[in-house]
Amino acid sequence: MFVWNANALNADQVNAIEQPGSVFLTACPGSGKTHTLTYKIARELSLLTSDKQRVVAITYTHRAADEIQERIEQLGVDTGQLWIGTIHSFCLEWILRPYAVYHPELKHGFRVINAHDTERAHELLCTQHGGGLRTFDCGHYFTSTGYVISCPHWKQASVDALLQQYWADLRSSRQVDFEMILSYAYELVRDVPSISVLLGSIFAIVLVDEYQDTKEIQYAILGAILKASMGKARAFVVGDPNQAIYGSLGGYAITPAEFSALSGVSFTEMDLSVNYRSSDRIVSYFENFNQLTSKISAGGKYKNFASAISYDHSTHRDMLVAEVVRLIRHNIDTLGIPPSEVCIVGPQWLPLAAMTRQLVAALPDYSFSGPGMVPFARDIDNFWYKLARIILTEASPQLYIRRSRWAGEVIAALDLAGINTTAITRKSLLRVSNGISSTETDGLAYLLECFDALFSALGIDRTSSPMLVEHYEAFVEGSQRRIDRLVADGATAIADVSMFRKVFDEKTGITVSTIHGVKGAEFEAVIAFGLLEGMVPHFNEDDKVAAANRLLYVICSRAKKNLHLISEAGRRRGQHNVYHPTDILLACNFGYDQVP
Ligand SMILES: Nc1ncnc2c1ncn2[C@@H]1O[C@H](COP(=O)(O)OP(=O)(O)OP(=O)(O)O)[C@@H](O)[C@H]1O
Repeated sequence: MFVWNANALNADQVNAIEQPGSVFLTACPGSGKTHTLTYKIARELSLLTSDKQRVVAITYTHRAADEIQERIEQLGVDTGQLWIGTIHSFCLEWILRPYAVYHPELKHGFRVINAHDTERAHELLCTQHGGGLRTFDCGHYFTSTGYVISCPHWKQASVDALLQQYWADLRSSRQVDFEMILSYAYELVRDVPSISVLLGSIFAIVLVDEYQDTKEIQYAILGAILKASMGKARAFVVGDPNQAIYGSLGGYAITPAEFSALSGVSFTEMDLSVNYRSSDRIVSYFENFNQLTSKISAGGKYKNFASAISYDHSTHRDMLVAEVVRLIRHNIDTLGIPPSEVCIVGPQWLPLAAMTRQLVAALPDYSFSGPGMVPFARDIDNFWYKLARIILTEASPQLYIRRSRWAGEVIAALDLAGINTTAITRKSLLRVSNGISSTETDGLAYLLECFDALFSALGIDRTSSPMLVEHYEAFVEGSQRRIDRLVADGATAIADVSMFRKVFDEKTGITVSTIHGVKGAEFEAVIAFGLLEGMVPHFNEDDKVAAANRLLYVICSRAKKNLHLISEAGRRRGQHNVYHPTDILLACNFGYDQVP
């Protein structure tokens, strides 16, 4: 059985892990939810008694799945019987692919399109429909009883008509978008009960990370599977209702009683209250935005750190970049914080992209990883994306586990495409990939050249499989579109192969991210701007105070040592107005520090 280092977990974490039944773990930021989930998975894997059983873990992002899996492997536990990934990947791999024949709209085959394809289709339909509709009006999500359109009420009828057409177009070309993955999976689980019975008999335990951002339809899918197992499959659900920031996309924190009713699982409710991440001062600050009554105490190595917490609502927008540069230099050059421990957070993609560009120019001696700076179509279901990950990364010992897993995924995808892979192993695939070189500097051209060289070295004709051809066209077209858009936005160097490689680099530079993108992450210094009413919270939110509290709670709880908040003055809102600081932030009474 898996045994851990005596000081790796505290008593509450051990209790949660050793609990033999199902657990519903609610805990504050930095209390080790992901840490505990990781050890729980390791322990469950080591307790499996049959090689047919699986431990299934649902994470919010692919990055979280990769990190947890690698951590488990570093703990010396075999992950052969672990399935870990996002709910979308789960639905694709466990429900849509194997059971497509049972669904009239899927049985003749389907292709998953990525977020960019969806956005482009929405863009086109908005132009055709007229009425001033914009792509962001098309936001919607499915529930177990229908769908919800997120735009303001007065636009809903037009968006509804647009979506009907969008879905009809997708159906006629046998395409499935991200939201439809969930609705099809739900329909299959609802209409073909034997699917849940079978899955429920294979899964020893289903673990869910970040439950507070899970949608009703996702709870319904997982609930049906757990219910069908008649108590055999257990559940381990972790999250923090205070950090629920995907409400506009349908995410919400279910209560243990509600999930019990849905899944037939009876939960032991547990919590964790020690924050291992931040100083006392940071914890006492982010508690201002705590909407629940739970008390949090700092207990990690930075507990007594003399944190600087600043709030600036006077810097004008024109001086914002200079101020952010000053704060970065203060943290890195004066305080000695490594660049990889600094994060710049902003509410929206566009101001962030502009900020990244200007920071790159102002601080040429530092490297950055920016938002949406991925120059190729990041479509995890696309074969060529899977292969690109291997080609664009170095054959270093640190990356060996990750690349080997990616190689396994590439081989599995080749199998699915009908290619005979008996002579290809993970090792041989990596060896061939490592042996390929090219002097091409254009990223996309470089990749395509490497794809050809690799396929010819493996003796496979890439045009022999319709699936590979279809994925190839989607990858090339999607990447080119993305590059064109980033170049048009001013990121002129994006097409270079070095930018392609950066996507998979270990984090070495300063992170620039949206608020939603920093979920689950931690940094010594966090600098947040754009804290303006209408952005934080978003103007579309129904309960603006609750939404602003949760966003500020997430931002502030990422910081280990220092936190700098900015509500810049003079940011234009429409033609005649300017944004004002987030109300609840301005109203927060705290003894802020001045940054020298
Ligand atoms: N028992 C422990 N002893 C020491 N450090 C710990 C312990 N548990 C967790 N940590 C550390 O605390 C930090 C936060 O852990 P983790 O990211 O798992 O928290 P979380 O609850 O998932 O946070 P969030 O909700 O903010 O994403 C990590 O650096 C982790 O290694």
